[in-house]
Amino acid sequence: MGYTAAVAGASGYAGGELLRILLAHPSIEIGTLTAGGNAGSRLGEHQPHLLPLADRVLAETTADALAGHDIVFLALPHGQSGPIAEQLGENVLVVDCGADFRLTDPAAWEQFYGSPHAGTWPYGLPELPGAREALTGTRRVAVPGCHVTAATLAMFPGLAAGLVHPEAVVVAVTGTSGAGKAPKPHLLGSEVMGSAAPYGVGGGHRHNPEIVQNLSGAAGEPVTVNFTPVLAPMPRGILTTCSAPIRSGITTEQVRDAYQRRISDEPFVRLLPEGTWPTTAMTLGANATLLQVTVDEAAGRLVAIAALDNLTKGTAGGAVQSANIALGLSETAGLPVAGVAP
Ligand SMILES: NC(=O)C1=CN([C@@H]2O[C@H](COP(=O)(O)OP(=O)(O)OC[C@H]3O[C@@H](n4cnc5c(N)ncnc54)[C@H](OP(=O)(O)O)[C@@H]3O)[C@@H](O)[C@H]2O)C=CC1
Ligand SMILES: CC(=O)N[C@@H](CCC(=O)OP(=O)(O)O)C(=O)O
Repeated sequence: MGYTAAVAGASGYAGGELLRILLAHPSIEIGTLTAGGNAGSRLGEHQPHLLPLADRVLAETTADALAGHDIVFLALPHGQSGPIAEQLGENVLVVDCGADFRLTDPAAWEQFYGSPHAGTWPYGLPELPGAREALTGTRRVAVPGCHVTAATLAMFPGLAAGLVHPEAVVVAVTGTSGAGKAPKPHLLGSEVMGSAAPYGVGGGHRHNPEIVQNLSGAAGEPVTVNFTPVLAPMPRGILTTCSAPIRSGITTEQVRDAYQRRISDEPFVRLLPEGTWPTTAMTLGANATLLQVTVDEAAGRLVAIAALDNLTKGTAGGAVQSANIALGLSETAGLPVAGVAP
């Protein structure tokens, strides 16, 4: 059966990646495309790489423009999704790439986003325990933050298996597209080129409570997370290094076995052969997360590293993966698993 999808925020980075994926989707046809200030212009002015859609004119982002589709993908700034979603029918599958409906704790939302909490939707990280059941048949999906997907997939198998104490340290190198297309002074070429810059240090990043939420859920007990993102001079990609104190006597072999057991049926997560470490380049354009794990015996810590493309598995690919599950389609439909190399 064929479905139609509207994309709100089609002129942005996440919207562009959604369209790149949907162009190859066997069961989804691309309908209305919307934008903010760029409404009225042609998509080709903003996404020249999306050749088949270049002449599409962007509509204003209103509930009326988005109505009449089976699926609406929202790739809008934080805070914009709630008011639009409220006006979309209950039978429409709404997949929100923004943060509005990710957190379960209203106090955490208010602390990190500074506005009233809009609510909580089924969470679009199918690899988490229980997530596929919650996504099947749902008409609302909250897609995780890109850092959150990487940190969660790197650490939750170790926590769920009880291999580590519930205290994670997470350091993530990220490309600039994670910050969106809207101009910002810290994203000027002269600031980014030739430099790596930490931000949100000391528990201040808004992905912190989302990582805590996921890892605590998997561990079955509260997990503390010290998270430091680092902006790097590359357009795409996230490389996340996580560590936590290992429980006494656990070996690298036991850790590898536990991770392999947890992800062996996952179509989009791979534990690389021992000795091969993930790089962002391996994942470009792929709906894939590549992992490697080891035990640092001298330091007494499990070390887990994840690489993904923030726009693919980190946003648009994850959104389509969850939409596939919600609609009862093959989970892998339309999703690239092979990266672009070199
Ligand atoms: N980039 C990433 O790696 C990730 C992004 N996300 C989330 O996806 C969403 C989109 O991010 P991203 O694509 O990076 O951002 P961009 O800034 O690149 O794009 C934002 C889009 O929203 C439109 N827009 C802006 N303001 C309004 C408004 N007031 N009303 C209607 N439309 C508006 C813009 O249109 P116009 O061109 O007209 O301004 C543009 O199409 C965000 O919530 C982001 O947090 C989630 C995970 C990762
Ligand atoms: C480089 C950069 O700034 N990256 C963004 C990641 C944004 C993201 O994943 O998405 P949400 O905004 O939807 O949570 C950041 O760290 O805030």
